[in-house]
Amino acid sequence: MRTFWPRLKDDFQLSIITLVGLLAVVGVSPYAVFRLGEGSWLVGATDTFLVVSTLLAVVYAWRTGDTIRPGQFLALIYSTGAFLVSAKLGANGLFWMYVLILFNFFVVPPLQSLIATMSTLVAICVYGWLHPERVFESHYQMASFVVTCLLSGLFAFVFAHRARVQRRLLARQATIDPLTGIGNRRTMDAELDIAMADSKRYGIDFGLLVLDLDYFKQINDRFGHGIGDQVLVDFVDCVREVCRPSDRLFRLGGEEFVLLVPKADLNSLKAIAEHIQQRVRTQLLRPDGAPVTASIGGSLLRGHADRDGWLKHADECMYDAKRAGRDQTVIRPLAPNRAVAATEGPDYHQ
Ligand SMILES: Nc1nc2c(ncn2[C@@H]2O[C@H](COP(=O)(O)OP(=O)(O)OP(=O)(O)O)[C@@H](O)[C@H]2O)c(=O)[nH]1
Repeated sequence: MRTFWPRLKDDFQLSIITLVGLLAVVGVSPYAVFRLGEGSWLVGATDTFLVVSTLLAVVYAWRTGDTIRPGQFLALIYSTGAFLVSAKLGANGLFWMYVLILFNFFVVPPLQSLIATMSTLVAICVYGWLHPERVFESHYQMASFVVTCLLSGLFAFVFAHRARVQRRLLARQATIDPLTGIGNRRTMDAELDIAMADSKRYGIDFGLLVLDLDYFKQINDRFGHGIGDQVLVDFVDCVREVCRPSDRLFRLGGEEFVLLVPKADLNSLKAIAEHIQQRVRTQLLRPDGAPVTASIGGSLLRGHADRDGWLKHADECMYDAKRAGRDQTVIRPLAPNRAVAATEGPDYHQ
């Protein structure tokens, strides 16, 4: 229950599927009971099937976190339901088509929705054409139905497409650093939590490097903010060239970065840090030709109870590297002043 509201709030698709489940119970169940009561077995059974299937899709989405397949399933069964209801009830059932148009655009991507909606429209029209006066009372009514459905579908498509683009943009802005294109602090927090869970569950060792450019303020002050920005972008390129595809780089803020390294030990962390420093020192030059350097602090996940404690420890190591003269690496097991156990390895100062 503790995760119910946050999940509902954060996952748009899940909230829509849940709403559909609620509406199916509240809005379709009475119809099912009424139709079964008056002896309309096909429509009653269709409504009952819709309610039960919807509830199953809602449960599946909540249990697995997958909202794509339940969405497609719901679009399929509701489209079929709309066809059956129209075929059985005639003009009175056609109104459900407008609900279906909106519904489909909510639960599946715009193109899939367009296909599902248009297929249903074509199926109803073909059935209506082959069975005169069973669905449509006249050709004029059929033409009006087609035109109004097409217009509703078009508006829904444009709206759904725009909303989708905006949602993607918002999600990107919330997780990506706009200057360098790497994950921001929010993304890092989420990935560190996943790393901690993986470490517990699968026993994978994770290493963390905090990388901070040295005397970066001088670069800004002497050469301007634009050059400073370019140095940050080039620094990210340098680090990416050195690390493996499985390593994850984030911008913590300003000129401070974090590299998450799976399957790491003290030796491999030290090797990566030195490799990065060497690459930055030789490839990243200021406009006056002086090398740009970075101080690096590192820590292994071992023994850290929480994400912030792990990060703080690596950050403290980075400040020790600054104090040791900059362009240095300090990688240390958890307790700085504790006698280092043989399995943990020694402190490393480059
Ligand atoms: N160009 C640019 N500068 C930034 C950005 N974010 C933070 N800064 C600057 O980064 C500088 C950081 O300065 P300090 O914290 O004093 O660090 P430093 O000069 O690198 O000194 P040390 O870290 O002690 O070596 C400040 O001048 C900030 O204005 C950014 O996105 N672009």
